[in-house]
Amino acid sequence: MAYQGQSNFDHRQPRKIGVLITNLGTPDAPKTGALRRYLREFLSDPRVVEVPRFIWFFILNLVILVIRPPRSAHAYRTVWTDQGSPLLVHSENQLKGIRERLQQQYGDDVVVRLGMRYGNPSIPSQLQAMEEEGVRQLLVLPLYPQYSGSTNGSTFDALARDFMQRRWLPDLRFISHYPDYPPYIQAMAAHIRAFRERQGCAEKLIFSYHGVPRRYLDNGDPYFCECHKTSRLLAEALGLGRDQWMTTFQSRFGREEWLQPYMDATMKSLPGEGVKSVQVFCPGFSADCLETIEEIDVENRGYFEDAGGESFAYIPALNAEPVHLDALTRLIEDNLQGWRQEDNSVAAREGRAARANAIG
Ligand SMILES: C=CC1=C(C)c2cc3[nH]c(cc4nc(cc5[nH]c(cc1n2)c(C)c5CCC(=O)O)C(CCC(=O)O)=C4C)c(C)c3C=C
Ligand SMILES: [Fe+2]
Ligand SMILES: [Fe+2]
Repeated sequence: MAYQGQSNFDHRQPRKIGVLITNLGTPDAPKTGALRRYLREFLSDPRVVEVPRFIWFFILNLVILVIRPPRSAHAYRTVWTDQGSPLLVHSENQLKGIRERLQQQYGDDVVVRLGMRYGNPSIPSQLQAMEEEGVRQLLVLPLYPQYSGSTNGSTFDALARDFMQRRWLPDLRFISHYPDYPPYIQAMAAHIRAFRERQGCAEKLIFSYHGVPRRYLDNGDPYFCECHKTSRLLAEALGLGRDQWMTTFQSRFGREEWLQPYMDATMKSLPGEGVKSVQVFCPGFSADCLETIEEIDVENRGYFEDAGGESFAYIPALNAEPVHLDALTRLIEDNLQGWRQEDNSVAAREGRAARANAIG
């Protein structure tokens, strides 16, 4: 059959609102084989690597997927926890907290699930489960505050690809970004203030974001500007002067130019410019992951200290902090406006079933 559907659809089934939160995804295990599977899916995405397919096919299969999986597996082993990959563990805690908050508001009429763009739990598996649970109105929130085609755009591709095979599509809303959403900015400000009350301030607060190739910006990707907007609003909320903070970009991959200034180069040069203490926060990472725990707090700390820096502190991501979950829940509620809760009373459901029986 060309399009998937439920041939035994029960009209008495309660109709629900679905909320799908998504993030990037992570390997299933910190092992070479699992890394190869994960990186193959991730790096085959044309939104992520914008290089002609036939050229990339050879580079990916003959070079990247040979060299990188064992190295990345090693890096992942240093951050792996008893419960699994930090990104997945934090995401599951976020899911739990958001679900609790929304169910206080909407009761069982709302279904909240977590889907990962690459790896598991996959977005198609969660869409399938939601259809079976009776979701007819679906809100999708990718947990990437700043829009990039390589992340948020790619998440929409995964939804669209699934919907292309589905017979009965739900109402759909997609939160494409939230770089300046006041509750998000305020949540970060409160989180950083609390950290500084405990540990004091550094000479500079560094806002580090995952980079993308500079070419994507030149071709119209708004990510760079949205990162700067988030930083500016956050610095304002914290009452920082212009010389007390800066924005950098991390996680460069490959040889071409990426967004600048680079985090690693900045950590190597700041001590020489007289900045001996820094605190680093990553506003674009909703959850701590390899890129923050290892790349920032280990690798970049090393560059800073080796260059003569005296004090380096990493401020954890918002993760499942209550301020974060409150902000995300508000964002979701704002975007559910006007989606009435279905009348799921027994009478209404029996009525729908009776009308369906009259047809068939
Ligand atoms: C090759 C190009 C890449 C682009 C473009 C890119 C954009 C991008 N990524 C994130 C968020 C995350 N990336 C993470 C890991 C990661 N990213 C890349 C490559 C690109 N990312 C790779 C190869 C990896 C895997 C790790 C490695 O082998 O080094 C993660 C962490 C995942 C985890 O499991 O912990 C996140 C989160 C954003 C926001 C972004 C564009 C804006
Ligand atoms: Fe990445
Ligand atoms: Fe990295």
